[in-house]
Amino acid sequence: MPARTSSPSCGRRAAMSESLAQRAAALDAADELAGARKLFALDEAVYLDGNSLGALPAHVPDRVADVVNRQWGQLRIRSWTEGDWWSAPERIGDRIAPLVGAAPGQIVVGDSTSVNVFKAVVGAVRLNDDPARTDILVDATTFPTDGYIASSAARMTGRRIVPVDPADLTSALGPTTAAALVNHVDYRSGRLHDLPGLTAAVHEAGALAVWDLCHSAGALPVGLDAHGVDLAVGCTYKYLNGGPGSPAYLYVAERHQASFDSPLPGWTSHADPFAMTPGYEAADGSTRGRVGTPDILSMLALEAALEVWDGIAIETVRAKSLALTDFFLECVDAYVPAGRVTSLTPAEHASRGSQVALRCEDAPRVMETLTARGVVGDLRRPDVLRFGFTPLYVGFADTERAARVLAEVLAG
Ligand SMILES: Cc1ncc(COP(=O)(O)O)c(C=O)c1O
Ligand SMILES: Nc1c(O)cccc1C(=O)C[C@H](N)C(=O)O
Repeated sequence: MPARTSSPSCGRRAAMSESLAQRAAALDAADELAGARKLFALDEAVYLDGNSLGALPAHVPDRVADVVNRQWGQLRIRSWTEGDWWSAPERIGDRIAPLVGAAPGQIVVGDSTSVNVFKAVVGAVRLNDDPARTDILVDATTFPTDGYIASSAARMTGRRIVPVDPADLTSALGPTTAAALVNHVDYRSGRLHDLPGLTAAVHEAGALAVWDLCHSAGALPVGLDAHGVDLAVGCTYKYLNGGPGSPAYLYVAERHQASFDSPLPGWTSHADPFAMTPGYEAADGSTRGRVGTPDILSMLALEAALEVWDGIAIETVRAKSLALTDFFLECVDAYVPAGRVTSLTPAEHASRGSQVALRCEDAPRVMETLTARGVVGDLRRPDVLRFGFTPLYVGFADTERAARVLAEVLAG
């Protein structure tokens, strides 16, 4: 965001506001995703926190009620087979697959992202089982859980963690690298990392690439298969709107599935779980990534939520996401008193996810006041205001209003 040296006068601000509001109206009128908003249960607030918890798709409560009342209440145990509960992890994985550029049969849904990071990192080290490959490179700016889990995985596999800024990853790779774990979009700054380029560099070094897609899935094209990603994980409660604590997913590329050796080989990943034999024999395909009994209520809420994606191309979502974040940055620049905020989010599209992070003095008070005034973002301590743009339900008028209210709060 270019730095302005002076604040606009009252009259100029009113004129700017009118013209940006007019632009917003025109952009909303031309928005081919505008109709998706009515699929969600939203109120008057501008909800810019879908990068933490996605909004509720309006049809989900009735679907969950059916799962509870009919499938559980009436069919009871029969639902595992007749209601296809048992195959939900793979079935829902296949529904997520096109959103992240994966062919069917490679994604399984279940557990938290943290647990899937563990499976993926240990799995990657075991797939690359060369004692000379002692290092697991971890995105130094990662969401903390990935770092904590990778450290434990390293201790358990006799490897060491090397924290690396994603910008320096290529030069840190070498013959001692076993695997690299990188966040596709940085949770704090909103920086999008170069998945195709970094994956290729990791492979060039003879290592495996593990990606955390929490902040990219459902917001932008990922291209897991096209870019040869080895393993990936992600949550479903942000841009996929699966609900609080909805299950995460694990992607193991088809070429690795036969050798993938899960560190959590629970009975539901067994080739014949109901044989209940003492010896473990891993199932084929994505099923190998399962652990225990699937959390059916959350899982089927997620499955219902994913219906909002029917007929929606992720490329269209990405185009709107960039237009929204561009417009927000423009409105912030026009309205906010000079010097009050600094954008941490890259200006160039190739490096931007679907959020804008603004560094701001007094950020806790500002976010509290913004939320009270109906603009909901979130705070990452100590001084970052985060605004997530979910193209399925955020519009341009919302975006203009958010920037205008932010400016009022900062001026007040
Ligand atoms: C990049 C990233 N990874 C992992 C997580 C946490 O995953 P979970 O709490 O589902 O284990 C989050 C957010 O909570 C995240 O932003
Ligand atoms: N998973 C969360 C939760 O259970 C409570 C509050 C927030 C979260 C989040 O998802 C945080 C989020 N990953 C972040 O980017 O900061």
